[in-house]
Amino acid sequence: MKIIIGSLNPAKTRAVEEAFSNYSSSFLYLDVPSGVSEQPFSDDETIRGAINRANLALEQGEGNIGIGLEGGVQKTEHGLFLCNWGALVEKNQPPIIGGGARILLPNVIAERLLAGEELGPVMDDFSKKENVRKNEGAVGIFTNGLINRADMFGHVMKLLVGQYEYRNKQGV
Ligand SMILES: O=P(O)(O)OP(=O)(O)OP(=O)(O)OC[C@H]1O[C@@H](n2cnc3c(O)ncnc32)[C@H](O)[C@@H]1O
Ligand SMILES: [Mg+2]
Repeated sequence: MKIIIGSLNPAKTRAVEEAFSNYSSSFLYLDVPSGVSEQPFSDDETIRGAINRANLALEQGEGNIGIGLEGGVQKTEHGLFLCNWGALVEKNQPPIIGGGARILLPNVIAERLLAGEELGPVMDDFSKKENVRKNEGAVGIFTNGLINRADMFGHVMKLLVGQYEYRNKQGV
């Protein structure tokens, strides 16, 4: 089975490989555009980004399954939440969608995003580290390392692969 992943980010690719570890699969990573803003600002936009990545990956990589994982934020009356979404696509089937755990971003971070900055560089600046988005992620920093970005995407991937198995078992 050929699985095409629409990202080169190791926090995402690790999660995908682990989720398919029981399958005999080959993996191809393609840096496809998400078709949404660099910093998606709602669940809807983030989901759209995940689906776009999965569709483009499947198309360009000519595989059996395309995977898109996308990070964003969602405004609520409680503040700005981190949100993450994943999509798994097979040809001629509706996309399978799953969402990741969410935490509230501290005000100092939320204010910078609302002013137009992107979470990736803001997190590097805030934590005095490099490439937080490719490593523990904002979720890792703000949960004291208990849940890192690959763990969080790993959970999203289980939601996707589980639904994929259910659909193909049921034939629906
Ligand atoms: O290479 P790609 O796959 O694009 O990986 P990315 O890290 O840029 O991830 P996304 O495009 O899915 O994330 C959208 C934006 O949110 C940022 N972001 C999302 N989650 C993050 C996290 O946990 N830590 C740091 N930045 C994050 C990211 O840097 C982007 O600006
Ligand atoms: Mg990105």
